[in-house]
Amino acid sequence: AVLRKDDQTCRKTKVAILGAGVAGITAAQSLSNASISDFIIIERNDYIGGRMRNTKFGKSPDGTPYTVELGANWVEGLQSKSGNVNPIWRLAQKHKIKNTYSNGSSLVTYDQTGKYDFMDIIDDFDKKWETAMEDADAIKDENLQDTSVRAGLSIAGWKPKKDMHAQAAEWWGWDFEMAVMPDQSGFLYDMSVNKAVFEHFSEDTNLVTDQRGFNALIIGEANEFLKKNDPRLLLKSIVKEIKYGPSGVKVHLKDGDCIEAEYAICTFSVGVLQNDVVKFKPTLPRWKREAIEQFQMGTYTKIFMQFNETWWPRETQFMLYADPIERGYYPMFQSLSATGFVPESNILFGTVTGTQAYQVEKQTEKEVQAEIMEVLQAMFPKITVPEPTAIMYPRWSQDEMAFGSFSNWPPGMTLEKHQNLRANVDRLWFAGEANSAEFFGYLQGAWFEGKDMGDRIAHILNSDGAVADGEGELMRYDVLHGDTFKDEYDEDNGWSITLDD
Ligand SMILES: Cc1cc2nc3c(=O)[nH]c(=O)nc-3n(C[C@H](O)[C@H](O)[C@H](O)COP(=O)(O)OP(=O)(O)OC[C@H]3O[C@@H](n4cnc5c(N)ncnc54)[C@H](O)[C@@H]3O)c2cc1C
Repeated sequence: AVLRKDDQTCRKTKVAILGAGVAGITAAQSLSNASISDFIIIERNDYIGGRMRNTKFGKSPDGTPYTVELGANWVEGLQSKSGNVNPIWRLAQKHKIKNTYSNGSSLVTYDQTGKYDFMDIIDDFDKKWETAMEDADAIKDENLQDTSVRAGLSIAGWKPKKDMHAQAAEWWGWDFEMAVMPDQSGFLYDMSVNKAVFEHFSEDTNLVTDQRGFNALIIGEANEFLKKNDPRLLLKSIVKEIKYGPSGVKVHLKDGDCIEAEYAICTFSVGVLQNDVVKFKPTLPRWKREAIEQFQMGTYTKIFMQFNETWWPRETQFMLYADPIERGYYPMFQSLSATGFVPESNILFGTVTGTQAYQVEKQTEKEVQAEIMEVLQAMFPKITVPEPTAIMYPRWSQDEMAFGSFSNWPPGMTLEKHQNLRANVDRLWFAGEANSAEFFGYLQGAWFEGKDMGDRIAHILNSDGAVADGEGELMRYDVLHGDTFKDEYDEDNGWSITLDD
């Protein structure tokens, strides 16, 4: 390894883009569109796409493996009648990404006794959800105090209690989309991201089964401004330290190299920022760290299994299982063999989230397979369920590239505090899905934030010093106050002992 000296000569560039996921590539594209070609993209993986990540799995009839998506799999929200188009949907069409309408009504419910119809409970959840949505709107419109999704749903009349069918219905209605429980989700903003995705665009979600991989769309975009073996794209390069200040940013890599830039855009996930794997010099200011530490990463794990035959109901897209004891215990199985997906693939994939995802990450594939076999056998008591010929799943919460799957808005986080997640610190800027107040957790969130930060920096650079100091920079809040004033800590408010010195 090369010895690092502080006065070492670094490769110089105008903008260092940290990460080659959707946000990083979109930011670079914005710079490129604004005629700024002097940038360097630094990425730890050996591919473009970040959490748009796929792998080879199983065998097709001709012996070649299939491509399956470990990360993002759906285009969520396509386009509205009024003309709002999800940029990811636009790119999916432009790059001819193979996708199929994901039909949430193609759902069959099961419990430990086999097929068991609890659609009435799911309908009840959906009804209460509508009420909760109106309540969340009122919180925003009337500036009322926010709460958790758990409390919001309860007020709307949804109380699953210990009914395991209701718990499964709730998992399907909430956790399957958000990867965390309603208890951990902030009411106003988590309801509003659902509205943004499924109302601003459309309620459709399409599952991608393109054998080039879903990330073919972002690789396709990158190829429009990067040449083959472009020296501005550094793959397999791990950022270890980021030194920032009012006049520039110096990025140190694990292999000893360094890059000196006028500006940097860090697109690392909140999970990466929380896990202290990248050192910031100086330490990030308190207002920034508070926002980073409060936002949260969920974990969403898909478990792929291939069988010798499609022994399950081939045309059913979703199979929801209510475990009698544990909420979220192997609750969802999806058929890839259904028409329009990957017919004849004989691939079934399960999904677990939250604590169940952490559980499978700790276990071996063999242990997980044994547990799943028990569940599937309970769901299909009339047949002998065969063992899969292959099983595979990623371990997102441990993966140093992300430390989790996607972000979620926790209770108690305000819009101002979230803005602090977005705000630049001197010449160090931030982008990535979590920074989107409207679309956090989604590909379009990463796209919008990457584009916005790229555009802002391009504007500053292209104005040749003509912009006023601070112009184009992001709003931030050095101090955020609570909503109870000091003189309200009194007996009238039930506070009679003095805890101050
Ligand atoms: C399992 C799963 C399922 C999902 N499902 C969907 C879905 O169906 N639809 C949807 O819209 N969204 C989905 N998402 C979310 C979507 O994938 C993300 O919102 C989006 O890909 C994030 O893009 P990004 O550019 O913000 O971050 P990333 O893609 O994480 O990009 C950041 C990049 O930085 C790199 N990096 C990190 N640390 C370092 C370092 N120290 N040095 C150098 N490089 C580093 C990473 O390798 C990564 O490539 C899913 C995500 C997961 C994981």
